[in-house]
Amino acid sequence: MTASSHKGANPLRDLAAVQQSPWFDFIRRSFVEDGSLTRLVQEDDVRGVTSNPAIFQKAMGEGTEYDAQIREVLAHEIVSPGALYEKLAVRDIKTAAHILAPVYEASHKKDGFVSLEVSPYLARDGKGTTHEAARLWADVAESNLMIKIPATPESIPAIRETIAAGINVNVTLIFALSAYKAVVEAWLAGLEDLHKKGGDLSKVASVASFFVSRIDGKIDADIDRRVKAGDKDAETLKALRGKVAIANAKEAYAYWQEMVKTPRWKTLEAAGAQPQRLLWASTGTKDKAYSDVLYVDSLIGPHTVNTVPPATMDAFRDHGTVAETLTKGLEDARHVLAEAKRLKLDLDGVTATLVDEGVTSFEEAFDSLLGSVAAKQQAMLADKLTDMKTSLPAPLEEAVQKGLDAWRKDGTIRKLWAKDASVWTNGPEGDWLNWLTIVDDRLAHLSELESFQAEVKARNFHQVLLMGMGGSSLGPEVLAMTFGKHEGFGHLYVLDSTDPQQVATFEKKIDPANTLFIVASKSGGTLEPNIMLAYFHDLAKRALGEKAGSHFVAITDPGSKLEAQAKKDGFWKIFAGDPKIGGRYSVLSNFGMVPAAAAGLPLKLFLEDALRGVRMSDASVPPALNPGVMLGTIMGVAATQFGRDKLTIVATPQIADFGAWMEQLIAESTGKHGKGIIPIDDETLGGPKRYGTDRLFVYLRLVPEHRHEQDEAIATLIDAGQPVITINLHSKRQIAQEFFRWEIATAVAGAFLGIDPFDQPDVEASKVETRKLTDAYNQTGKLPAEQPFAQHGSFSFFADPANAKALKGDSAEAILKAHFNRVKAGDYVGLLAYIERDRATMEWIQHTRLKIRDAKTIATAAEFGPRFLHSTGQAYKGGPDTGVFLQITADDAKDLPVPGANYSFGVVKAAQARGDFDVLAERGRRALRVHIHGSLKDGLAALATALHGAL
Ligand SMILES: O=C(CO)[C@@H](O)[C@H](O)[C@H](O)[C@H](O)COP(=O)(O)O
Ligand SMILES: O=C[C@H](O)COP(=O)(O)O
Repeated sequence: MTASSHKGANPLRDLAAVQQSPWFDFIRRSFVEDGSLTRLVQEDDVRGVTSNPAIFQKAMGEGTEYDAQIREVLAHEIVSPGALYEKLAVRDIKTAAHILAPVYEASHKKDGFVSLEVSPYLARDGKGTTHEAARLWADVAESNLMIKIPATPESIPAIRETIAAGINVNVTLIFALSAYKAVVEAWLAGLEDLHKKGGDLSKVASVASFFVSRIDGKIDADIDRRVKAGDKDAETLKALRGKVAIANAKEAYAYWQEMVKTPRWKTLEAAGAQPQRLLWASTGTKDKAYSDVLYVDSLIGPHTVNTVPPATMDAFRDHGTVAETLTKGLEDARHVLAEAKRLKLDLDGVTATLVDEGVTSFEEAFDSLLGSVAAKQQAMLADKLTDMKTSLPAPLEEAVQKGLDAWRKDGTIRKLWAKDASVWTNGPEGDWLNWLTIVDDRLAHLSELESFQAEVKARNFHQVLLMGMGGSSLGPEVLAMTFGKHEGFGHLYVLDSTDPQQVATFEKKIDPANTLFIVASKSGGTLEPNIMLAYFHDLAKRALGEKAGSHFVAITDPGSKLEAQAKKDGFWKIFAGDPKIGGRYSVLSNFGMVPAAAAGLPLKLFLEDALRGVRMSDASVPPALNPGVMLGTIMGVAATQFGRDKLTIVATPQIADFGAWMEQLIAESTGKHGKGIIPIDDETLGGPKRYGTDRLFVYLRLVPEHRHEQDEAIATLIDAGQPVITINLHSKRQIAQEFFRWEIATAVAGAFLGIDPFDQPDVEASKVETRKLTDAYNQTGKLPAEQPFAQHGSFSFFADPANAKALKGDSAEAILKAHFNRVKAGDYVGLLAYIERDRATMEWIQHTRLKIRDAKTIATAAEFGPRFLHSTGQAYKGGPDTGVFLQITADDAKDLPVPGANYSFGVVKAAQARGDFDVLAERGRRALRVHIHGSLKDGLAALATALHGAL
């Protein structure tokens, strides 16, 4: 800030004599707080202050003036960068308003205003502008505030409504006389509306900010271009340089003079209204060839304002000339405009362009301002936030930057937060976005969850058994695996299988008389949780009799069949899900938070951690700094433009189960219509030569527990040119932030892929096939017969005719060889095992997948059925046709009945495997099923040997 007052002759002070008010087009913390503004008011008779996004961007975008307040806010609140900016701005505006209050009082509410602009992002959104104007007015709560609203066609109704609400309005970005006339009309109509409501018109001030120098900037450039091109009217054109903008302003003033004579105005004036004054804005001289006070000297007239930038104010104070120029030379001005028209200088075109450019430049300034605030916030919050580092090959990095910039220019993150389905396919996406606000919602209802937690503790359950699938089980499983058992609470077990051995294993882990059973199903109609519930309810009834229901809690969407059953069976509690959140996006809703409460997790701390993540990926954070958008853009761009669609998840062991949740989110959200990102979870890291060019690595690194060898392996991959995203978590609890980051990122990646990330069409398909088989079983007492196409040793091989034809071989090894010979670069192999998931089988599947990866340099997925059907199964069937699948089924060592049904757990599992295979086959996927007869242990060992020979 260079402006300073001086004693003696002062043209600024002399402006009062001609009834023009000098306002200052500048604000910043030091200027309002160190006495500078006070001096300008007292010594220079400066009578107002204007701000705009570009001014705040300069103030806050650099230096440390705002750091103390930022630190103070961040110490007490979890805010978005947008909200933080507003707090900073509001304090400056309030301080300026207090300094100008004596002017406001002395002028009888006619002067002494400070202006604050609505978000430039709302420039084309009339309703949003009206709402924001009222909100800012209430937030600042100073009667000498003016809310700035741009004069875009969309905002004209907002001007009327805001005036009618009794709010002072500075209408900004006016360039054309026609726009000014529309503004005057809106202002008059607003006053009339207010009058009709019985409002006090005398309190409502308004200015119409007519931009000046920018018009010359454009017209002069056109003149120069034509002169240079040898235009025949070169001399006449040159004579118009630096004249058109002032002529245009004089016409506007002439219009104002006529307006104040109209009976319409006289009526309002008689009712106490103040006239809306013309305010000359954009009055700093841009062309050095002109006087540095051109746009002040030439525009002096009664009942006007000139808001002057610092350098121009210094210049005017020093050598400005106070004379009533505005009312003089109107005929000359009209001649200038007529000449401009005759010479085809397109003033209408220029003013229209200037509105668009003005909006865009304020948007860009705001982007940059919010980016600076977000960066400050990230730096100050430091370890309270997870952080992300990327090492991307240059072409990918460049494409990602382009993607981010396109999102910034189109304001797509704001559309996403506004639930605008045009971000994706213009389908039903907008109905599935309540996960954006669920953390705020759960914090608002924290007491319900906390009192449930206290009651669970008081009842002293020894175990908690959660039954559910996919979105209803994977989030709780992450919480159970990551945080372990909490003092005073039972151990949380999560069952998501129909494998009878697995069900029996869980039965052994619990004591039914002292267990809290949670059945979680959004739809309430999913087969697996329903039969698990039947089984464990029966068990509990045997232990507890009729009070068994008091050990059961349901989490389900309102109105579901499960809700009805829970009521009928006298469940202890029923927690509602949000029907506008799909299963895989539900972890921060009751589907994650109720089991978290039951397991004794510190809910407030967890949700507050999540909220930090929500705020940093908020609509106000520009894409290049927005953690969710950055990640999603990398995922989307890597998959769609570089064929890097195998998102390979590496994690510090203590948080490794997070990958199972990510798998579902990413695969089920993106894998459809032949497109998608295939998550590759828990595939032990190898050296660079183990990987092709289809990988994108994500390393979830828990800083306090990070493994040196993982760091080393990742560094080697980076050196080898593989793209790697490293996300540092500074505590386990920060998985709460990552839940949200990955949800946003997946939604963003879905936008790049051009799909609806909230449906799961192919999961439904295999459910239908399974239902056909279980229905058949109910009618006939057996599953429809099936014939293996080959049998070798303890293996039977099954496939549809097309796959069977391609898999001829006279031994197990030969069949497997034929199958895996179909794998080519860029494919992936999926091992889909419908067997108990325990330490031994997990080790087997890991070992086997690594063998395949290393032999084929291919990505591998190791999955257990039916769990994966609700997760990666969607992408295997609906995603890109790059999967080669080996389905593994086995005789059940023992089966378990499903109470109330004809079928058993074993039958359901078999039907699920067959239903899954049928859909894979129907989609033309390369798939083979091997069924192990007899001992599972021996069969798996033999299969490993056969595979070894086949690869
Ligand atoms: O408040 C207002 C107008 O009401 C001003 O801050 C207005 O935005 C500024 O004068 C202009 O943006 C400055 O324009 P320019 O000098 O960048 O052309
Ligand atoms: O991811 C969701 C699973 O398909 C289970 O659905 P549900 O919660 O409606 O039972």
